[in-house]
Amino acid sequence: MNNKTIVFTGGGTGGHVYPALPIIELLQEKGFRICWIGSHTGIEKRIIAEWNLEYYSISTGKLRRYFSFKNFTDIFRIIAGLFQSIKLIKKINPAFVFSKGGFVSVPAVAAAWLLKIPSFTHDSDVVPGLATRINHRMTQNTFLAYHESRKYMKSHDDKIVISGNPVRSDFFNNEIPLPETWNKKLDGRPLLLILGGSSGAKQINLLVRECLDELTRHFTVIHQMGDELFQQEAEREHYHPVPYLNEELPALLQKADLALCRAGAGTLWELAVTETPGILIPLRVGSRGDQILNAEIVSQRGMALILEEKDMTPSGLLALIMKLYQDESLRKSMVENCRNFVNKKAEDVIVSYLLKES
Ligand SMILES: CC(=O)N[C@H]1[C@@H](OP(=O)(O)OP(=O)(O)OC[C@H]2O[C@@H](n3ccc(=O)[nH]c3=O)[C@H](O)[C@@H]2O)O[C@H](CO)[C@@H](O)[C@@H]1O
Repeated sequence: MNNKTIVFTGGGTGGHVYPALPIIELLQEKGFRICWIGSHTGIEKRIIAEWNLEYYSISTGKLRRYFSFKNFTDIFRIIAGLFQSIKLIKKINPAFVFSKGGFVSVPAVAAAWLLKIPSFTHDSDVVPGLATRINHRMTQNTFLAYHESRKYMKSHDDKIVISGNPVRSDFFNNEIPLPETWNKKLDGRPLLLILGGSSGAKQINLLVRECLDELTRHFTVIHQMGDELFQQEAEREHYHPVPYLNEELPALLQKADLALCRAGAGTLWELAVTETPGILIPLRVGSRGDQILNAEIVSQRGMALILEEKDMTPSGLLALIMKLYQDESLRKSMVENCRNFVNKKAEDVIVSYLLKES
């Protein structure tokens, strides 16, 4: 092994960063130096800084499949990002590039391809994103989370590996102590954890606000609202809104009786690992529909319930939460199905392929 540096890339949302971290941990244990190529201001910059990894910013533009004036300016940003990536990758000279998806990853993977450096990509969603489908043409292997994902990739089937979705090790550890400030908030009542994903979920915030009195009669509610959507004044008895959850999230999920959340791929795997019965409100409007399919796949496997569009009212939400809470045998079967679902660690599968290349 003559080159022990690996370039990771990806970003835009937490779902395009967090699953890379368990892979990075394994590679660091094997003595690799890790660098990350991301955008100037995306969430990946903050997460990677928390993990004390070397970070390099490039210009980024979004890959849209609809008309927008931004398409004209973003094309120049993407080209600038490609040249910056070529310069960086030449300088770093890594053994390979690993992409966790998102539009920021395409210039780095393309630069690796032009420089004849091997690359890999991973996608967490049932339907892989556009960036992954572009990267797939240039990679050595493409890792996908579900068997069902394979049919959405139109070419190079031989490169596809179904690996599952890597989840940070803390979610597997049910003995992580909760920070004292959080322990004080949990008062022995049933715990409902509401997660809006890495950017928060306005729709969930509005629905929850409408049925908060009833929810706090039965539960202590922790509500992650998203940095931009967070409302400080909403704090009240048995209700704890927060913009974002950091190291306390794994322990809170371990302790939660129920979770109410979006259907981001990362969140769904974290529910499975912590065996938390969940109610899902997938993002429908203004998205490519990836969360709808994510939600369907886990609900078909009996791991979570979906709040259907026709029930998207405060009373509909409340009815589903109470149904799940009061039906112990349903919750037990969901826990069992989660346990059966997570039968291997995705990072082990992925790293076994990466090591062949280093
Ligand atoms: C609006 C949008 O584009 N959403 C996409 C994005 O979602 P998003 O990034 O929200 O979704 P994920 O559920 O995949 O990932 C969120 C990650 O953020 C972490 N987290 C979240 C909240 C918090 O307070 N603290 C925290 O650490 C979670 O533990 C999880 O690891 O990427 C997902 C994976 O490709 C997609 O399925 C979603 O459709």
